Amino acid sequence: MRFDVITLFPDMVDAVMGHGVLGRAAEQGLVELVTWNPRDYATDRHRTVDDRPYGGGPGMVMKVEPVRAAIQAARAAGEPASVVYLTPEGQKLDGAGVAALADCGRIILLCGRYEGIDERLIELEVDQEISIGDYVVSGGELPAMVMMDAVARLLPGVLGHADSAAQDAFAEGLLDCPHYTRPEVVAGQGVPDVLLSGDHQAVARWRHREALGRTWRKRPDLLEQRGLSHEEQTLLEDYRREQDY
Ligand SMILES: NC(=O)c1ccc(NCc2ccccc2N2CCOCC2)nc1
Repeated sequence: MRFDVITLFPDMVDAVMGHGVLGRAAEQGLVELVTWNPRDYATDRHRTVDDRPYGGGPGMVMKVEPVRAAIQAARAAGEPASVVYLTPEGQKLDGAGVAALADCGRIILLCGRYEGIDERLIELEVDQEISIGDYVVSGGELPAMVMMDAVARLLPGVLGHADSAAQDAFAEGLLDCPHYTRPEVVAGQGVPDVLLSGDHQAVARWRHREALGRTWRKRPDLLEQRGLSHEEQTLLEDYRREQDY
């Protein structure tokens, strides 16, 4: 999958592909990142990409032409792609949205700075607006990096077997189960016996029960949406009994 990011801070965005899971995925050619800086497409001597807002008011607005030229250069450099604008006004990104994006062969991500981008650019070039949550950050780069990380993790081969197993609970619309590692006792606290039992079926059952119980406790709204199988109802009742709920 290829990500093209339109940004005034390419070095910032490059960092997401330099480490860990995504770093390896980029090395393996599973994910590719190309950045395009509107400042390289500004035609005036000062390479201006922003200007004062019509109607007055504080701050600056990103100009249409340099951004549009960068987008068009990106479009011309590969397969047809959807242009996604990261903005607080966008459609809220969730697991389903990430999965849909993972099916695109290529995405062009547009990162706003200053007070935002001239509305005419959005009308001319943007296919979909996406938000990573109901809060404002100083530019679209961090939301773009969050989205690229979430999407890349769903691509075949990016997560080894171990990690993809970790995806199970979340992919099933549940929170994760608790995790433990050595030493067996730390600060006087031990590890649930089932995890030391070597009984893989019992471990899987316990983990599923814990994922259900924690989802019920921390995010009951997710359970509402998801519904429970009969077996899961039983597991959740076990959990509540065991936790004295
Ligand atoms: N929730 C999100 O996905 C999200 C995305 C971007 C973003 N900021 C970039 C931005 C993009 C569009 C419009 C305004 C702005 N901002 C520019 C800086 O000033 C504040 C407004 N913030 C949060």
